[in-house]
Amino acid sequence: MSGTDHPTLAFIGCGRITRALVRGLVAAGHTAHAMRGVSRSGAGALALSREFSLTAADGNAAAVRGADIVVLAVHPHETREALAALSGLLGSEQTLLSLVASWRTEAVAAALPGVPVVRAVPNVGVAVGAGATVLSAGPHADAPRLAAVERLFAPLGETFVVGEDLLEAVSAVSGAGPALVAHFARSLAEAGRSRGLDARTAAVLAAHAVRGTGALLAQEGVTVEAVMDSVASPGGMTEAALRVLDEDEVSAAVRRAVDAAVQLSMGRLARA
Ligand SMILES: NC(=O)C1=CN([C@@H]2O[C@H](COP(=O)(O)OP(=O)(O)OC[C@H]3O[C@@H](n4cnc5c(N)ncnc54)[C@H](O)[C@@H]3O)[C@@H](O)[C@H]2O)C=CC1
Ligand SMILES: O=C(O)[C@@H]1CCC=N1
Repeated sequence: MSGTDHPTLAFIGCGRITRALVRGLVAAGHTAHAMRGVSRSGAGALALSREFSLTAADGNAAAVRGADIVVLAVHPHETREALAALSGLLGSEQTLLSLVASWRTEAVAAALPGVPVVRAVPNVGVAVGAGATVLSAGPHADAPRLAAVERLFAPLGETFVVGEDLLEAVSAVSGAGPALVAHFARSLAEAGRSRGLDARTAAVLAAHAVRGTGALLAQEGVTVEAVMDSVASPGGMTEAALRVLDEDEVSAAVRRAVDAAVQLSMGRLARA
């Protein structure tokens, strides 16, 4: 543990989700010097060391030595090679925290005998303390290990624990969710532009619509229906707009989008 009782962290893979995590963790008071990172070419780790003072480690051994939690954040197709390179470097006192989509914990654990494995699906909201992180305990990960990982993510938003079978759906709805919502925000802004708003005003108004809706929905007991009802004056503009979304089956399109993501993940699911 580092001086502040925060775990010492090693990131294997320094791309998008690692950057979001490191940003959130630094804002939550983690000291950058208790975080090390390695990336394939070194460029990702170097970029994070410049932005957040994370230590760009000279290889896996230097990164994981003394780390409490080793975060695996590489692509599914890069995972076999990354795990092979970690072989023999980790001990049972450490936790391997896998963020890798489509890799079951047993498959990860099979490559690292005796090392406790926890799988997490965070989303990029963790960068600003508004993430959702869904966890599942894998082989050798007892309740205290899982609790330690929950404590890591707790300041970065909400945490949930589910059975691993649900993590492909979680990855599509929550992991990919911010991109789906951003897609809608872009459509809203483009529609505003087509009605005469300048690009910046349209983008800012769409962003605030998303932000305000998120803040309202985050309040206890507030439902999606209640938010929609609070906006839609009877016989008014909102009802006219929502009718078009229903006629154009936007909900069905979103369901197909989530199905496509889940199917892709199931198709490449790595099991032990
Ligand atoms: N981006 C997101 O919002 C989320 C991503 N994930 C998962 O996290 C993983 C990483 O995703 P991203 O950060 O988006 O990808 P990315 O492409 O941005 O980053 C991947 C990083 O891994 C590095 N890398 C590849 N092989 C390596 C190796 N053998 N040793 C060390 N570093 C290596 C690359 O250099 C790169 O820095 C994926 O499995 C993804 O499914 C999960 C939830 C959300
Ligand atoms: O796009 C992806 O495959 C990853 C998993 C969920 C979010 N990003």
